[in-house]
Amino acid sequence: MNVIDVKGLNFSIDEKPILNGITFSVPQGTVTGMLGPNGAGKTTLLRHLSGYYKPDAGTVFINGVDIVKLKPRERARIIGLVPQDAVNSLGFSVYEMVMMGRSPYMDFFGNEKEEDRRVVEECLKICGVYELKDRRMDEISGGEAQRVLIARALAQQPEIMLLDEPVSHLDIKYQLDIMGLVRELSHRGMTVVSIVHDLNIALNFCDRAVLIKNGTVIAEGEIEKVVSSENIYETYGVKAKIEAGDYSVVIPELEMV
Ligand SMILES: Nc1ncnc2c1ncn2[C@@H]1O[C@H](COP(=O)(O)OP(=O)(O)OP(=O)(O)O)[C@@H](O)[C@H]1O
Repeated sequence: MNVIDVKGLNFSIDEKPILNGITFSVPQGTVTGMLGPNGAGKTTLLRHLSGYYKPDAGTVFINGVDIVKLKPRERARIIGLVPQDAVNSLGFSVYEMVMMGRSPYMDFFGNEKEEDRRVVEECLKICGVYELKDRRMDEISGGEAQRVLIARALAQQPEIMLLDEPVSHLDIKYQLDIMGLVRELSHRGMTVVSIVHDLNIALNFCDRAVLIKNGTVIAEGEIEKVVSSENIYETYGVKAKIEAGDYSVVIPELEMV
């Protein structure tokens, strides 16, 4: 079953077309990488999947319902968004950050209930940051902060998690660590869509991908089919071969002068 269906999405900013006829599907419980060069339109597309932008034409269906018909609170219970970094979070404790994820379930006054505290503790544990719960956000590392942001989105108890380049600033250990956590969430049934710049990370941690260039879909589907030599050349203009293995890698052909 497809949790997300994007059909014929067009979107312009200041009359400049940014997305042109974007169509793809995301099956339940999978990790889909959103790939493509700088300026291709990935962030703009992710913002449509979160309901932040309204398309000029076309539709984003979430479980068969047009996303623009969902109220913000309803949307927040279905879709969790993990931003690139923890800006504006510095004064908050890790616990308070994750508790923010419960706001779609709280009353007008933001009163926490026992259930909210239970969910927050569980999400802190799943994301491996329970021990850090009393630390302030500016007292933890970038990799730990990324885990906290994932825990906050998880506390919304969403069906879908959207991530905006979750590992781009992280060292190799944290990259593997965060992507391992993302995979684990998908094994628990979460549907994940993540912008990924590193094709090797995409090859090894995503089930599927949608490859975008100049606001159009070049390819979508199973990861091995999308991240191919032909598609890499067409999208990035780089000749490369794919070496499949325990950890598959994209090897660019460097033309030395
Ligand atoms: N608010 C905005 N106003 C004007 N142009 C914008 C705006 N947001 C995005 N764009 C333009 O839309 C295009 C796509 O941008 P977008 O950020 O979606 O690309 P991207 O694939 O996420 O890029 P990157 O990988 O560099 O983050 C770019 O040409 C960008 O300059």
